[in-house]
Amino acid sequence: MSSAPPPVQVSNPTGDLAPATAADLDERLALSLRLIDAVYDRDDRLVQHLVLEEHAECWVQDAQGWTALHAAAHTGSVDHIKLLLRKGNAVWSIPDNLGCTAGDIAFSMNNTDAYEELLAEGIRSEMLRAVLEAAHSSSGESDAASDAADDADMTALDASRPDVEAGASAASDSTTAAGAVAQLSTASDNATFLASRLTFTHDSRGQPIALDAEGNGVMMGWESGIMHQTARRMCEPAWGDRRDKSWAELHSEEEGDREKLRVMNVGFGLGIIDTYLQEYHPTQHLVIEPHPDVLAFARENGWYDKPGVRFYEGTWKDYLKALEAGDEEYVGWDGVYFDTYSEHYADLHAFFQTLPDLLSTSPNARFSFFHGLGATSRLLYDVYTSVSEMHLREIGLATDWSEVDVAGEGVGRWEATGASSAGAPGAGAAGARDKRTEGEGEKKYWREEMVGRYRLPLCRLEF
Ligand SMILES: C[S@@+](CC[C@H](N)C(=O)[O-])C[C@H]1O[C@@H](n2cnc3c(N)ncnc32)[C@H](O)[C@@H]1O
Repeated sequence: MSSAPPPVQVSNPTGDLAPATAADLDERLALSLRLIDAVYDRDDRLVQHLVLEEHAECWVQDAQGWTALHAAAHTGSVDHIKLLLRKGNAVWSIPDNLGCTAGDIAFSMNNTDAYEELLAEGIRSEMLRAVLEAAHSSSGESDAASDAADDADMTALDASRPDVEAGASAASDSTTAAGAVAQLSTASDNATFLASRLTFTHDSRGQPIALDAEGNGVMMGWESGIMHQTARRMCEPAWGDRRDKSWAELHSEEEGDREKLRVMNVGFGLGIIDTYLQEYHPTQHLVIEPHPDVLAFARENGWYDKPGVRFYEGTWKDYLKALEAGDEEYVGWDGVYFDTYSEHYADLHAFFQTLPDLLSTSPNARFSFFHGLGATSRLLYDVYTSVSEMHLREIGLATDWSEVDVAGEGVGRWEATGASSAGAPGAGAAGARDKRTEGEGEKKYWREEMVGRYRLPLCRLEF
């Protein structure tokens, strides 16, 4: 990288650069590019000078999207990483043109210490963000976790999602407080998604898929392996023997001493996890689902007629309000699963906080959620694995992780269906799914070369 790269990308994340003239701006950019080169060349003195005395902008990206932090991750210099983060204004989560954060570069170069430093920075800053968001929402609002989520700002995760980009054909406009017009996407704005139409179809391999109005995959058949494992981990061994019995048989046994099984699933999609949960013939099976097209799909496929199954037709936030108002009963669920779409990590975090009220006190009660958080980047996936585990621990839940080989089944890819394409990593929303079609050919959803295997969380209340 010693030859000076051509045009730079100016994407000041803080918005605080206000040069007086274009010449000033050119000079600042040249300084920043020199810094990237100096870091890459391991020129300690020049790096120190540019950061500490010239105050070079550490967030500026070169032609391949690299920042000085990417260069430091490549050389593996922990000292440079610390300097850029602590004394410069480096941002740990900026992706390059291939979607790689500095941490991903360090990981791919096997620079373990550099990776650990960037991971620690990511965890620290995302934990701090959550605290600030909570303080912000509690200063102006009275109420529950659900309200906290309503205000959530974009996280590093969201900022790195391809599907958060504006410009999709079906996106709608919204005017921000600053007067700028922001595009709302079905993949990143829950209200926009809920107001849009869905298509239920099959791809050319026969996999069932649900697509939103922008052509993003809301749910796809290849995720069956994850859903199967999740239902199994949630229900076994405590309820394993229920699989051999019918619902009616179990129901009559439950009038005696037999323990009941009550499960709640937030987000029906294609009903894949619900199908697996049904293998255990739950006594009660509540599905929380707001989208009218999904509800129609469930009705057409006989879900409303299954014994013990009930739909709450609204969002999980509506459901919590109904609980508080006394319109829904506190049941004590033995299994709770959360997998929504076009929400953000702050929403999932807000849902976590309701779990002590939702879960039963049975030692067998389990919670799980779809963990696609940051699944386009090794660093983001590691950061959000840790952050979600810490947030769960804060409210008294211990998490065990197991792995599911998504790519090994040969189903981690799906063909475009010809639906309109739009310009993600996904928790984008909390769902964190990068499931869009790309016109022609195939698009990998699970980038196993980046993040490895799917991590399946299984959480229980610690008493
Ligand atoms: C990824 S799909 C769930 C797939 C499901 N796990 C399965 O196995 O088929 C996401 C679902 O969450 C629903 N959803 C979106 N926003 C929601 C919200 N705020 N509350 C509850 N469900 C929501 C969507 O309509 C969609 O049906």
